[in-house]
Amino acid sequence: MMNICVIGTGYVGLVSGVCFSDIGNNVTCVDIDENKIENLKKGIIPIYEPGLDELVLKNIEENRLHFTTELQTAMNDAEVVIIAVGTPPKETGEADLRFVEAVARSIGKNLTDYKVIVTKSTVPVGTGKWIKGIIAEEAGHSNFDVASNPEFLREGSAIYDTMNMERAVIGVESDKAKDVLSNLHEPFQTNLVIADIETAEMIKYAANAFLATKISFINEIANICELVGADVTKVAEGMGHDNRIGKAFLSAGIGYGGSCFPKDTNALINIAENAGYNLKIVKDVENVNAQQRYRVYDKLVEALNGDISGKRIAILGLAFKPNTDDMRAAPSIDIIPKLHSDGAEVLAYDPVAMKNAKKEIAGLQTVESYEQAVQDADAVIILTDWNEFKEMDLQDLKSKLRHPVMIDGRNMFPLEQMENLGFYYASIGRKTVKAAQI
Ligand SMILES: NC(=O)c1ccc[n+]([C@@H]2O[C@H](COP(=O)([O-])OP(=O)(O)OC[C@H]3O[C@@H](n4cnc5c(N)ncnc54)[C@H](O)[C@@H]3O)[C@@H](O)[C@H]2O)c1
Ligand SMILES: O=c1ccn([C@@H]2O[C@H](COP(=O)(O)OP(=O)(O)O[C@H]3O[C@H](CO)[C@@H](O)[C@H](O)[C@H]3O)[C@@H](O)[C@H]2O)c(=O)[nH]1
Repeated sequence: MMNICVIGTGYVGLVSGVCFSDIGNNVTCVDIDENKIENLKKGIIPIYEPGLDELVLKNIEENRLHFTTELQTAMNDAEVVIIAVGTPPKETGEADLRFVEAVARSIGKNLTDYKVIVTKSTVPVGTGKWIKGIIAEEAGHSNFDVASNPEFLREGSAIYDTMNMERAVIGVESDKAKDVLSNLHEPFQTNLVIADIETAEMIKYAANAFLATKISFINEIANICELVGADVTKVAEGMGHDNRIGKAFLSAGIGYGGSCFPKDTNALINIAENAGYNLKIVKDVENVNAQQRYRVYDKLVEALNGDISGKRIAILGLAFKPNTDDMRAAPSIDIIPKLHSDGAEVLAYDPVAMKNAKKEIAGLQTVESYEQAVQDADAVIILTDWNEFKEMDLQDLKSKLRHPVMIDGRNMFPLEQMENLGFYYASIGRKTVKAAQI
């Protein structure tokens, strides 16, 4: 078992830190945010991620997981130092490497003996080599290896994804680093993909761009389905049984949000541009996604006969996906202001993201339950496919609404059920049920 230092305690650093400790390693997590570290020491978690608080507490109690703001202390006995700080987008779409650079400089200043320094943050191709230079310059020696080990966890199922990782990508330039990182991943009994550093860095962007492409692809198919009277959920099912295509990531809806797909597709376009290549497919993936979220708005306006001014609209779901309070690039951030600017009154409910959403959406009004949100509403829009919404009593919900209008951006309910219940029900890539006249 190893001593590991993880720098950055966001979704990635905290989750991988706690998972590495849970399999028996001694892990010290470092962050510059003192408040965050003080809370983490007490087991208080800054984000909503199922199972994370229990696992952090367990590993603190079992003395395998430690938190500090002191990089020097954390690095002391560590064989592996993992960089997991943010790489947010710049105005231009390029990844901003300022946090990675600052960390590389600090590592260099504190590097006294051999360590493997691993980039887990999603970074442009070439970053590994670049930070190697920075670390060597600060350290005044080259007794270290750099490596790339990109992260593939999804928010909302981050612990599960890490504990059951389908592969670990290890980008290295020495056998020593390869052995250290292969040993670290051995308990996960996963597929190891060993590559050079540039290739490992590229795998991360290619994987995210491909998944984003699947989503925009099925959303375009959904848009055609609406025009020709086909049902995209059946189309996806029929496609997905083909193993070459696969079932996953073919859910049509209002498109992708989150901290990764929008940022990473953009960064990949920039990487290509800087290398002199025009990345055509990924540009279209972004364009389709940017427009897709407004389809629920168009459908609402159509349902309410062209005028939503003065209408009360219930919004169910604010987070970019279920099981998270992360609001980064959530479709709700674009949709709700559009409803506001048309003069609609919006009442929103999300099981966990309302606090964060208020920081992102000016004038957002929230309520404490979906029942309160739909009470006397002229229409309800579903933006996030939380289980809580899947389990709603639709008969009861209908009785609370002023008009039985539901616009479903996540295709949560069967058309037949909505027809039988007497709803006007518009979803994505399926026929609109018009069992109620408005
Ligand atoms: N969120 C995800 O689901 C996910 C999944 C895979 C990969 N990634 C990638 O992983 C990286 C981290 O993403 P995240 O969502 O965890 O970020 P985050 O913004 O949630 O967390 C980053 C943390 O780094 C800390 N930090 C910044 N500078 C520091 C420094 N000099 N020293 C110590 N700590 C410092 C910040 O205080 C913050 O706590 C990004 O490159 C992202 O693209 C994210
Ligand atoms: O069929 C689908 C699947 C997803 N989505 C949307 O796509 C977005 C992203 O979802 P998901 O991939 O589940 O969540 P993330 O936490 O953003 O995870 C992605 O981004 C991470 C950061 O790079 C990677 O580590 C993960 O492998 C990758 O799945 C969300 O808005 C979903 O609603 C769809 O619209 N249709």
